[in-house]
Amino acid sequence: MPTTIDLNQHRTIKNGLKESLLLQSCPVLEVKNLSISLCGSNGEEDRILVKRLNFTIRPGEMLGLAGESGSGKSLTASTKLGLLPNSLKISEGQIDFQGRELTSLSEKDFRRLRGKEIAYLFQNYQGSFTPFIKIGIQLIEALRSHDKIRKQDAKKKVLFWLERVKLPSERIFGSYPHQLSGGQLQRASLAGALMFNPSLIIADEPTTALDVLTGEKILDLLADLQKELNCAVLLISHDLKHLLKRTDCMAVMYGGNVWWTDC
Ligand SMILES: Nc1ncnc2c1ncn2[C@@H]1O[C@H](COP(=O)(O)OP(=O)(O)OP(=O)(O)O)[C@@H](O)[C@H]1O
Repeated sequence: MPTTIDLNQHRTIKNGLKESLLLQSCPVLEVKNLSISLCGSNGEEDRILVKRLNFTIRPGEMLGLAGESGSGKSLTASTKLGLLPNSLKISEGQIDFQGRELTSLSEKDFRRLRGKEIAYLFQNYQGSFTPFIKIGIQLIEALRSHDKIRKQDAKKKVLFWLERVKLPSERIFGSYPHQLSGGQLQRASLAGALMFNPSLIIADEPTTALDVLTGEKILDLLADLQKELNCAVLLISHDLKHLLKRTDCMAVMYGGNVWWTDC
């Protein structure tokens, strides 16, 4: 089976006061009985890839989703962003995001949510930026595509957030993506996610492409800023140690099912 770490023992040392405060607040995200299927072609039956998933994330809470490769973690994340490919469908269940049902949302409504209310950080941080446009310009454009904000104000906000993720803001603002290290790019992606003050951040293996130390620093930064902003985070990783160190609750997936959870 997927782990040798004593998950239950780890969870007994959680801060009880924080748990009780979390339980009092309304969920940001509620996933209820969610199943995702591969649509059968040529008369074949649909194949279920993720089965009856349930979890809830409240403001200020970080939920870890772990599991071996192919267990269904990324598919679970894609549904929150309306990014399931056409060959796949939600065959059962419901996803409530701040009281709104996501499974029936139109692509136009998803576009409004994505990046702004639901931010995301991906493993492939290079894909977060267009290669031949400076980072600052891209972040300003991202801000102005969601909010009516003057260019000077957008620039101030971008510089502020680059500083908050511990980057030399002016230099990074004027740099092209290829002029930055992997860690710097992932920090700039984090700035781009947090500058919208999102209610939920989905971080899908955000450190896999980084060296161990840089990855640790990025996750610590994410955890610190998340607490400060009181936003919810769904952190996907196959590294249980990363998750156990930072998350408030956790689900471990195996073959499309939740195999263990303390949520
Ligand atoms: N577009 C698709 N068409 C058909 N099957 C798919 C598609 N996307 C994912 N799958 C299948 O769904 C299952 C879950 O995939 P998913 O990408 O969610 O796994 P994962 O847990 O995120 O893995 P990894 O850690 O390697 O990213 C796998 O069996 C995968 O082959």
